[in-house]
Amino acid sequence: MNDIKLAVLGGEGVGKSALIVRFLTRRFIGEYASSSECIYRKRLSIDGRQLNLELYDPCSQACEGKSTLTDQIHWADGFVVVYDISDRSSFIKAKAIVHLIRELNLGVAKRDADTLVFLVGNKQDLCHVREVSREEGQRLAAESQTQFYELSAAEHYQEVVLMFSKMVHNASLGGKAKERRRRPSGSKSMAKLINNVFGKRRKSV
Ligand SMILES: Nc1nc2c(ncn2[C@@H]2O[C@H](COP(=O)(O)OP(=O)(O)OP(=O)(O)O)[C@@H](O)[C@H]2O)c(=O)[nH]1
Repeated sequence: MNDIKLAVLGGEGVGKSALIVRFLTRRFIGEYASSSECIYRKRLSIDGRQLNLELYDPCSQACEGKSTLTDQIHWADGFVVVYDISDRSSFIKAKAIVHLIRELNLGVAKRDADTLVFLVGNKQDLCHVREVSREEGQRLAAESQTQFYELSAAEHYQEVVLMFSKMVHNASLGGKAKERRRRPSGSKSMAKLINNVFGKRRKSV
């Protein structure tokens, strides 16, 4: 059975956990804690093949045993790099992450590299306070040869599922050329996911 490892990266509070939880559980849960990094696991069937999906959700705050961005990039087969369309600084951070992925994955075949990094502008429902235009997102995606999505974890369940499904599909075709390096610590089974989310320390919206 294939293992697919995806890292959801981006600045603080851009909605990484919200996107992952939306994809895995269909729910949008407004409050998350970010005091630990974790890997969510799910078994999927794609094109008749069984896959083990691992989704890495980093910890934005300093936490014990925290992996570095470089570790996370080496670990993953595919990347969903998220920014918040209502927060320009998160776009700058996303740009830096995309560039670092490119730098560290220089050896990866171009065809794979193009399909294994998605740039995602989240919180599209906040377009009345938008700080990053859709065109800027599209331009960065074109410059860095990534695929671009603008969506809302809060309001666009179908789009979130489509985006992750496409990435899983691409990663399943991308082969396993990447050398496995350090694995980010901590893992959670799907059965524990909802409890963990509800049990997390509350954060202001
Ligand atoms: N309006 C709106 N709020 C969202 C959306 N996605 C996430 N949020 C909110 O943004 C805040 C941060 O979401 P998280 O999912 O914790 O973001 P994160 O990137 O995992 O956060 P850190 O782990 O702290 O970096 C929460 O209050 C969410 O409810 C969205 O699509 N629209």
